[in-house]
Amino acid sequence: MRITEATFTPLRLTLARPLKTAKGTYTTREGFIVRLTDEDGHVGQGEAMPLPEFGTEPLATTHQVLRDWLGALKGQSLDDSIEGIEATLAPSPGDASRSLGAKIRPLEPEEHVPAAQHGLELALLDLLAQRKGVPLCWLLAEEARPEVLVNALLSAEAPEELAQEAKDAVAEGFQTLKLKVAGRTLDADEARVRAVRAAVGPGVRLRLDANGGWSEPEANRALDRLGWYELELVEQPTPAEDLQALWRVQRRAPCIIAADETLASPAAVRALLTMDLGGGPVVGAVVLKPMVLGGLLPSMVVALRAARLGMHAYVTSSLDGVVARAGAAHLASALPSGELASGLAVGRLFADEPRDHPYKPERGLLRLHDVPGLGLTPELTGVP
Ligand SMILES: O=C(O)CCC(=O)c1ccccc1C(=O)O
Ligand SMILES: [Mg+2]
Repeated sequence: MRITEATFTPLRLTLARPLKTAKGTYTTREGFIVRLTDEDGHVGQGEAMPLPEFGTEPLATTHQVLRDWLGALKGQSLDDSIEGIEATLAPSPGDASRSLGAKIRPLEPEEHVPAAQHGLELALLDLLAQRKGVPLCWLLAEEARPEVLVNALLSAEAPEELAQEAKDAVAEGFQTLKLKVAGRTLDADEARVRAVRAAVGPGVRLRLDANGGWSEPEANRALDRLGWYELELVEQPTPAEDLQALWRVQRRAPCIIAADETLASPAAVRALLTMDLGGGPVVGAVVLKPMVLGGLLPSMVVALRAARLGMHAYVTSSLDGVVARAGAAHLASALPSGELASGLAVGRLFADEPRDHPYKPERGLLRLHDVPGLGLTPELTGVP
């Protein structure tokens, strides 16, 4: 494919109400939409929405890197293949397959710019899938599922409000609910978890996300008390860097422990996928955030290695816009297992979510349509 136009446009998202996590409160998100045009007039779209507290580069770096890469890419050709895309994005020299790609980046393998990489990779994948006339997920797996289970992320603070939000989500058809915990007293968290479980009854899957906000003893105490409320899993109970603590917490936990913030560092991802502390994998599941892992292809690699080690994997956005969530949905549909719901139902939390687009969950499911690429026109993204 020959890239005739390569542009990027700012994208700013506002949450309808602040989302409190153990590590801070989100009110707005800022990033860029990437658009690539090929010689046949197809337009591929990607999104770069950095989250520096999750290990991505800061927004100013995303801006600078996209400007350089897209400036270099314009007018160049790359092979119509996944290998062509990988070679274009590869930081390391000396790879024979590099000739398949376009030359866009100075060869500095230590440079860690996952959000910019995600934005460009997604635009190239969208373009490639459109050129081949297939949904993007078909490029990632032969047996991509047409539907992806998604969880509702509850954002209220007070137990009574949370209970109502949980009931509404279940009435809408969600069968998995997620609740932020930690950064409050355990009594307060127990009241919130109890209110949700009481509101929805048994059977509905309930997952918690501590965002690394508990020490190991606090996590054990919390799981001893909260395990009673029938938990599906708990994301990142303890700090990101301490894999041994995660391993120990998983060993005595009443549910799956999922590593999330841990995957923000490439060194920790390697350790998680290679370390043998005995008795199976470090944790029961990994959370794949494509924006943090540098794209759908690196995320797929982590998922396949995790599956081989006996770990579940599921996908979440990092509170991204429609384009990144669309890419993440295609990744989720291509994972080895679709058992655990993906965190891709956050559109309802944004004040400025585009009104109509094909990635709105219905009855707790995202349906992927048989259309080329992501199937998102520039108008549908809400960005001119
Ligand atoms: O999983 C979801 O439903 C939404 C994703 C989410 O919670 C999140 C969003 C932004 C940053 C971090 C996280 C997280 O999972 O920890
Ligand atoms: Mg999390």
